[in-house]
Amino acid sequence: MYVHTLILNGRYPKVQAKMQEEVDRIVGRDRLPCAEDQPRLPYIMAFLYESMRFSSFVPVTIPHATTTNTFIMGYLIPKDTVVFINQWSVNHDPAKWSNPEDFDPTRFLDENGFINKDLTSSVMIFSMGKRRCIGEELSKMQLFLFTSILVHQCHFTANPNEDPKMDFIYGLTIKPKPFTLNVTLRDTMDLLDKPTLQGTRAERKTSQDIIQYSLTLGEPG
Ligand code: HEM
Repeated sequence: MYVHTLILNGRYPKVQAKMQEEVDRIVGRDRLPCAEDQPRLPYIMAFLYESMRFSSFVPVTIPHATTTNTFIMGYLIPKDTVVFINQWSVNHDPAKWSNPEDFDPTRFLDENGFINKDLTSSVMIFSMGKRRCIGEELSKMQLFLFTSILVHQCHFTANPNEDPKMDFIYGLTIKPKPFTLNVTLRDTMDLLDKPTLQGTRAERKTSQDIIQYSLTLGEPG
């Protein structure tokens, strides 16, 4: 999921610019974003929900089986049938989502810029029912911190020499094939160098060491 959010950052510069504007305005440049900032950064949350919907990187859930004959909406699912949810299809259903193939975080924001919780709860990536993922809230918080700190500190650009139409490896998860991303620091590394972070200063790189990175991410085919 982290790799998908990085690709989308590089591929949609206007979206990235809006996230940077929001985090700079709400958090400021004197400290890093933290968990308590989440309710005040709706555009970043909208970006994350749209990244989960758009990528649907867990396209189908773990298979389960019926233990009795079961009826769903009038259809008989006989005992011992293997069933799983096609999450990708739920997230790209044109009856639910307008222009489902467009990447547009604003679909999750109302006219006042607040998150539309009815719509965010329609994104299906953690499955549903008794066996749904127990890591949902933890994952969302990790994704929020990962994204908000990265856009606060860095700027991502896609490699113009690479085909913007991404290639993926399809399996239990959808993984991007290798791609490169240019990363530049937006500022000094003073906030990241603060001793509250793990590791000694000697182990970490400083602004003198890192000015620009070119990252190669994704799975070899
Ligand atoms: C974005 C990240 C994640 C996604 C998209 C995700 C998605 C899923 C999905 C689709 C299932 C299958 C549910 C089913 O059987 O129908 C699942 C199960 C599960 N996930 Fe996650 N997961 C994520 C992160 C995590 C994390 C961080 C943890 C642990 C802290 C976790 C723990 C589990 C466990 C224990 C199950 C099995 C639940 C059960 O069978 O009762 N997941 N997850």
